[in-house]
Amino acid sequence: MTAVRVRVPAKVNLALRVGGTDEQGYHRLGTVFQAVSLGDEVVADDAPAGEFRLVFNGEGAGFLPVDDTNLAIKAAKLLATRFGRTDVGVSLLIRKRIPVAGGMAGGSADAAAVLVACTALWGIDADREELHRLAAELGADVPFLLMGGTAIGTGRGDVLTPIMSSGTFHWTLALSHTGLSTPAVFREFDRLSEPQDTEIPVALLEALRAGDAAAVGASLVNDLERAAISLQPTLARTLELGLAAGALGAIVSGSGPTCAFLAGSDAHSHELAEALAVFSGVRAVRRAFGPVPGAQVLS
Ligand SMILES: C[C@@](CO)(OP(=O)(O)O)[C@H](O)COP(=O)(O)OP(=O)(O)OC[C@H]1O[C@@H](n2ccc(N)nc2=O)[C@H](O)[C@@H]1O
Ligand SMILES: Nc1ncnc2c1ncn2[C@@H]1O[C@H](COP(=O)(O)OP(=O)(O)O)[C@@H](O)[C@H]1O
Repeated sequence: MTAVRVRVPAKVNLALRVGGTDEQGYHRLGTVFQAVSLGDEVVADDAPAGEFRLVFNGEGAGFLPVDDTNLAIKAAKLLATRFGRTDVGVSLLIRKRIPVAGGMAGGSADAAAVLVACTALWGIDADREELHRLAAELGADVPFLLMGGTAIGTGRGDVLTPIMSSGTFHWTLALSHTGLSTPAVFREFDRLSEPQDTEIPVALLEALRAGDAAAVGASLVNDLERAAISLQPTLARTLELGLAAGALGAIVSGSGPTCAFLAGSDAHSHELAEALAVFSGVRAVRRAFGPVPGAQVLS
């Protein structure tokens, strides 16, 4: 079989409401995910049976683990084990653009892409539901990166319902110099706040359906934002700068520290990028649009 190439998006949480914890310490969530065009690419090629290799280029190359602790290797091994395929191996190349530990679900995206790539490479007959189950075992965000588009996530964020969204939304993303650990941000949330009700603002759902970017911008909400800012105080300044430059809305993406700014057009997202790039608290700026599809085979 020739190599399989898969593209996978990152995500932004347009709403992230955080409730109490379940028996395993996971928080109940009410979230609205949007898949965005800043994505990774995974190339999966044959390797001898039992060999699982991984190489990165781009974001994180050189410091991300490439052993069994990497979610991409975990995904390949889980798929092989669950389908009883002791005859397979894989050589993975990940071209990484999603910031590492940035609140955009980069590791989860790679895991979703590997599930899709290895299913094709190994000729496994798995339907979307079986892949969704494996994805949820790998992490709360992984199922959404398989699905893409725009969806409400409940439970741990892994129970998904696709929702209507019209038009294209333009984003400017401000990346931080250092990442934030998701468990650390949830712990800080627990320290600072009472669990919230996990209801998603109706105004956000209506604005998405209407494709009204200004109304979407006004209804963005993230219950983890205060905790992320507490751990990385410069984020408050980054958010202020984007709003002062005319962003329709500004939010920390998921557990952070990437800040997402909603623009009115592609040209507007360029202007926001220029305004944010000069701030020393910002390592780099990226532009993206959404919604886009989930993990997809390209060749
Ligand atoms: C916060 C969110 C918002 O979409 O994403 P990020 O912004 O980190 O990408 C997600 O809930 C993150 O999902 P994901 O990164 O897949 O989390 P997992 O690997 O399953 O869990 C990592 C850790 O985060 C905490 N966790 C995660 C999900 C959840 N609903 N409650 C939690 O308390 C737990 O401490 C868990 O051990
Ligand atoms: N394929 C991967 N890409 C990125 N990070 C990974 C990957 N596999 C494991 N990780 C680990 O997961 C942690 C969280 O990374 P990531 O998924 O990028 O962030 P977030 O959960 O904030 O969206 C990183 O610190 C990294 O060590």
